[in-house]
Amino acid sequence: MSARTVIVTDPPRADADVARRLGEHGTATVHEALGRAGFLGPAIRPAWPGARVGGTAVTALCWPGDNLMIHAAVEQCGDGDILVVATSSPSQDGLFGELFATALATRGVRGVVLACGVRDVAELRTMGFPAWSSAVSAQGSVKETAGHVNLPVVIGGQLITPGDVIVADDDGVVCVPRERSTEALTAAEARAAKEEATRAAFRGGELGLDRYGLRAKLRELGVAYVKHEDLP
Ligand SMILES: O=C([O-])CC(=O)C(=O)O
Ligand SMILES: [Mg+2]
Repeated sequence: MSARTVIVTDPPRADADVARRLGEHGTATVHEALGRAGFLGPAIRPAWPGARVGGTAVTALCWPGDNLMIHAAVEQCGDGDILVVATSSPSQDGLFGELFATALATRGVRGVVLACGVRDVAELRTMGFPAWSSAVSAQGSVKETAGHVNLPVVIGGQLITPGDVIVADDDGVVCVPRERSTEALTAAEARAAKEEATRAAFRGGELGLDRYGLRAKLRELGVAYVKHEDLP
């Protein structure tokens, strides 16, 4: 007897505009704004460089080498969403490619994040459809095994609940819990303003050692300045 599997329809989603604006701030800023949380880890990489998106998560749990539940998830995806695919055990097979991307783009979906492989990378780049994955692989899939759509999944140790905000760019992928998305946006805006002031100061020649009061820290740590000629 097979285990009971479910497709959850229409979960509550974070505000679409908040998700989009978090996306504009990018992963490093949003990760810091969350208190250095939510990063899916360096193993999830963009299929092509330069994309930056923010959207609301629709999740799918697939079996390795089987993309049946991605087909089921596409129907649950809409404008402003990002499809997030996990597998029930580690897999690098290319579960997703340009045909899926075409279907998702038609529905207004902003991108895909896969804890497995992606393929058709050249076509994805030409289409401008953003994709992040743990592998690039031509290995094809079957459509045989039931999984879940829109239940929480874990990728890189991060819990992703449907409706959370996903932010992704060249630095990787960050998940912002739906309940924290407004607070995260406020913190990201504050951080961006602070970094703008720091950028201006650095352009003016100020040093981080002075701006951040780090000379005292070096002293506290016992770090001494020694002239090269005085080195033993
Ligand atoms: O069809 C598949 O199995 C995945 C793929 O290559 C596509 O979406 O284009
Ligand atoms: Mg294909």
